[in-house]
Amino acid sequence: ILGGHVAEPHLRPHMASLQLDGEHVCGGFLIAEQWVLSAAHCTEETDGKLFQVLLGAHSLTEPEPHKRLYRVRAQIPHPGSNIHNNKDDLLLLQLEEKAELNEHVQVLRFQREDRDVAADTVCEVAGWGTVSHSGRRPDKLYQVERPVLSRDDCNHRTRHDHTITRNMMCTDSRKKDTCKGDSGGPLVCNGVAEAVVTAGSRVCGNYKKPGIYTRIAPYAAWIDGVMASVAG
Ligand SMILES: NCc1cccc(NC(=O)c2cccc3[nH]c(C(N)=O)cc23)c1
Repeated sequence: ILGGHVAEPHLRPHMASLQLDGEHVCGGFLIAEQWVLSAAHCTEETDGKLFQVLLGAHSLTEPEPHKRLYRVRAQIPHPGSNIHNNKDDLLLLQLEEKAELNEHVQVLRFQREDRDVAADTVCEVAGWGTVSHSGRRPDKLYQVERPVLSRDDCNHRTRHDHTITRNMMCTDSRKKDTCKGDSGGPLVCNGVAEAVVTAGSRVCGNYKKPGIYTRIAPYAAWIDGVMASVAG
C-alpha cells in the first residue's frame, strides 16, 4: 500500500496473508469459514506449491492472540484466468479445516448485486504489500482510502486504454495506491467487499495507471458453485 497508514489492529478480521515458506506473497480475505478469496495471478511464481493462509494477524511476525496459520486443501483459480491479462483474476482457496472464528477472525460478505459502484465513492483497501517505491515490505497491515474512478475515465487511452471490462473496476492511483503484495485483497466500499486487487500494469502510485480490481458480483455464481462442489 503506497501513501496509506498502518491499519487499526484487528479492524479487518477478514484479512488473510497468503504465504510461501513464511513469506507474505499476496492478500486475500475470508468469504466463508473454510474459504478464502484472492487473485489467480498470485499463483504465478509459486511453482505449483500450495499457500499457507495466515488469519487473525496485524503484525506478520509478532505473536498475537488468535493469529493462526492454516494449511490449504485446494487452490482453485478461475478457469478464465491467465498470465497474459487481468481477466477473471480470482483464486479460491479451501482451508484444510474450518477457520476458528472470533473477534480477530471473521468472514466478510461480498457484493452479489451486479451493479457498478458509483464513481467518486470512497472505498478502502488494505494489505501487507510494499509501502514505498523502493519496495519496502511492512510488518503491519496498512490501509488506504481510494475514490472509485469511472470505467470510462479508467479506459481512457492514456490510462488503461480500453482494457477495463465490465467485470473490473478502478480507483484513483495518484500517490495513494495498491502495490506489489496487495493483490488478492478486498476493495471494501460501505462495509461490503466489492472487488479484489489485481496487479494490472504492476505500476504503483502513478495517476496515469489507476488501480485495477476484479469485481466480485459477476462471479458470485462461480464462487457459490465451487464452494458447494468441493466436499466440505
Ligand atoms: N497499483 C497496481 C498494483 C496492484 C497490485 C500489485 C502491483 N504490482 C505488482 O504486483 C508487482 C509485481 C512484480 C513487480 C512489481 N514491481 C512493482 C513496482 N515497481 O511498483 C510492482 C510490482 C500493482
